[in-house]
Amino acid sequence: MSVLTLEHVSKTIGRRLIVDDVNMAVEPGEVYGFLGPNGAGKTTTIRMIVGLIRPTKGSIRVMGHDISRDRRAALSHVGAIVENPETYSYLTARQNLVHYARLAGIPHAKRRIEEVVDLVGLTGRVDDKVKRYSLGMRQRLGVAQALLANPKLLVLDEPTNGLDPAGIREFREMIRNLAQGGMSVLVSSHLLSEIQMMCDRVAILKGGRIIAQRSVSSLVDGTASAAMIRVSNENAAVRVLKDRQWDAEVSAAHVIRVRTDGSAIPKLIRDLVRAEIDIYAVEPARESLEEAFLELTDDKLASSSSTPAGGVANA
Ligand SMILES: Nc1ncnc2c1ncn2[C@@H]1O[C@H](COP(=O)(O)OP(=O)(O)OP(=O)(O)O)[C@@H](O)[C@H]1O
Repeated sequence: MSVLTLEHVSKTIGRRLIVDDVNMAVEPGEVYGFLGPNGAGKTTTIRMIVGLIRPTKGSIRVMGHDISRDRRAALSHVGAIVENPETYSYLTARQNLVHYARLAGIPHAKRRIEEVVDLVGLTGRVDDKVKRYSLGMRQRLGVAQALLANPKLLVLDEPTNGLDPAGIREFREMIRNLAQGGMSVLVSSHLLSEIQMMCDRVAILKGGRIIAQRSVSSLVDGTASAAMIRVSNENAAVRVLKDRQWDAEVSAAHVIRVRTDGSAIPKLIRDLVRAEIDIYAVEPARESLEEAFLELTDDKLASSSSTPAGGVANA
């Protein structure tokens, strides 16, 4: 059974359709990413999933419980940080967690607090006052709080916003560890490189619709590829190739990038050798998720990649 299922979910606010026929499922132990330009509808969809607002149409189920009909059972499986987590900075992390556990009526709170602190990697710092915490540690404390009730699904809206690279790396490792322990995680982010490294699958939203829903690896592999070629003279190489109708550009000193699929590489090399350009190395350039994302959200390509069935293109 999927941990989270959205079927034909739409949300109209006022007269505006903000989320348009979204279909998706998150499986056990999966880290699922939500990507999209500003205003795509990510936060609105997440707010429906965590029960802050109701869908206008369609159904959302968590562990099989419909969130509209069986709200309490559905939300008992969801832990979330949607708005900035409230913490009392003059208290220690442990005191904060004791407070939340009491509010949430968590049984065996003492033991559970030890467990969640360990899961988010704050053991050893749990008795420090939160005001001494870095932003990354505060975020992890927020996750610890969301984990207290032992949810099956953790929902995080833009969790790495504002974190420095070390904080982002630690956060990513924590999420991967949680998923390895069987937790499903739904995470939204603008940081495409982050989603690429953190998620197993990704849904790309645009204008309230999912325009692609794929494994991160297939999204990357499924796009046009390129070759990176190390040459003696990059400007001359690009000139020669452009004359022969190749899509080539200088990428760095002595490196050019040529858009091509692998089968044309022998011809590409022959063209360079004939023009007496020395070649030192040829490597495939795997496109980053960022490039794939930009291609998919480009208006022309976006309309051609959506399908009539809710615009969901499954891998
Ligand atoms: N309560 C509301 N009333 C009117 N419009 C709203 C409301 N909530 C969201 N919107 C609009 O719906 C669209 C989607 O907003 P949403 O916050 O879901 O997008 P997002 O993908 O999370 O964007 P961002 O990355 O900028 O947070 C936006 O154009 C926003 O202005």
